[in-house]
Amino acid sequence: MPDRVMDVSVVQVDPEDREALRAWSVPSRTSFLQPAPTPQALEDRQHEVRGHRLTAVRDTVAGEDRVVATLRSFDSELTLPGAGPVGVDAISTATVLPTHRRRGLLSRMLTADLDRAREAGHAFAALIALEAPIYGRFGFGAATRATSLVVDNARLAFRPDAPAATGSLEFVPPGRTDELAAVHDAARRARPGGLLRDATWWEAAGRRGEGRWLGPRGHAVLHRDADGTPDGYAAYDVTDDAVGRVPNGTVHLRDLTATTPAAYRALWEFTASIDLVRVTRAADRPVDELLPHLLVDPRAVQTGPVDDFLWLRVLDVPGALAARRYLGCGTLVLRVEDPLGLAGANVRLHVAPQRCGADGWVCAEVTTTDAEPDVVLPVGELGSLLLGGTSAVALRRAGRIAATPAAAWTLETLMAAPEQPWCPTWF
Ligand SMILES: CC(=O)SCCNC(=O)CCNC(=O)[C@H](O)C(C)(C)COP(=O)(O)OP(=O)(O)OC[C@H]1O[C@@H](n2cnc3c(N)ncnc32)[C@H](O)[C@@H]1OP(=O)(O)O
Repeated sequence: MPDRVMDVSVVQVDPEDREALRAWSVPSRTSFLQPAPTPQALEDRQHEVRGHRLTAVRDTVAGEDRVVATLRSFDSELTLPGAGPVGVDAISTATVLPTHRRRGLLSRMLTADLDRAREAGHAFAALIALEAPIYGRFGFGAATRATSLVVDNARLAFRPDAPAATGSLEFVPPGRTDELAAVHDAARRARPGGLLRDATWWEAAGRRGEGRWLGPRGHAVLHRDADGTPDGYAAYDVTDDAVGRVPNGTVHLRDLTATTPAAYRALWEFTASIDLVRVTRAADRPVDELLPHLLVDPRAVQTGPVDDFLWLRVLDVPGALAARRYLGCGTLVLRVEDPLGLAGANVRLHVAPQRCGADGWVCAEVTTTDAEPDVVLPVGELGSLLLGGTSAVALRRAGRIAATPAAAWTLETLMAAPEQPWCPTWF
């Protein structure tokens, strides 16, 4: 590490201080290949990061004191299998100016934030990785995956045994997001990987604009059940690449969330039946999407690519294992190794059938132990396994965890959950 980097100062920026926020935003936008912020973009950003922790690294460049690296984090909530949401340290906007890269600035900011989160009692930190090779070395593992769908609207016909579309649909004016937020909140609590969207998130979502949740021509549509209770919504933008006078519109589905199969069907049916539109494109969808199973012609939906989305970092191994619930039963000693020395532990994970709750989910007994491990795994691999979206058998075969085939299979069955973890929330 060059000496000059040792001279930098690491400071916290007050998001309410507009000038300090501008100085913080310039290098982060440069690193993300975006232009300098306009006054409007800065004002929007100030709303989005209200209450967040903003770290800045300052260096003297050409005689001036400048921000050269940034990191943002905030307290959020993550849903675990079979259990309610738990606190999570959400990390974002990790950027270092190209002139200052590969000198350890990210490592310095990130490890300080993880230390702070662990001291604050968080069992997890989470982030969305812009590039996959960066965060494994810091103990993060890919925990949720997401995919894209392309729907040929003309071929979207529902099977006769698909849930009937009852209820009603209505456009929601931009900015009126309270009922959408309530639907999302119910849905994210019910599925592993779900992340809290707070009032700040929804306030930003209520504004139209390029790259926003509601694109420039975007709309949000709310579904109500037969009693008038909101149970689903879709947010989408549209483009039209008409060929001569032949309409050739595309719906870009930004978000579709439903708490009932009927609402889910109605919303897909709606977006696929908008006049002048030929194709529906949806991003950040779950890898076990229900839609193809409901169709007469499942090939009306093309899926892929599949990429990692949410990365998890376990900061307290016994706490993290005890926070979720299990559907299988079994006993394993796990040795979790942590390259950063934050959370390494030798624990006995014991899930007994008699501890079954009424809904089938079981609490685990987690104790530290000196016993020989059945499975040795890096903390990042534990992060990948904990939401049930990664196969322990595959990790063993890839040489990433050390276990007998039987122990890997026991771990896989313990970690499995009925639905694939899914997080459609950017932060
Ligand atoms: C959560 C998020 O915010 S995701 C967004 C991440 N930001 C971006 O992608 C913006 C563009 N990139 C950047 O700003 C910077 O290159 C960063 C933030 C990715 C890395 O910052 P740096 O200060 O250069 O990282 P740092 O010097 O601490 O590197 C730590 C280690 O990660 C490795 N590393 C850093 N970036 C990358 C990368 N893009 N790909 C692979 N390895 C990487 C380094 O080689 C180093 O490895 P080592 O410990 O074996 O020597």
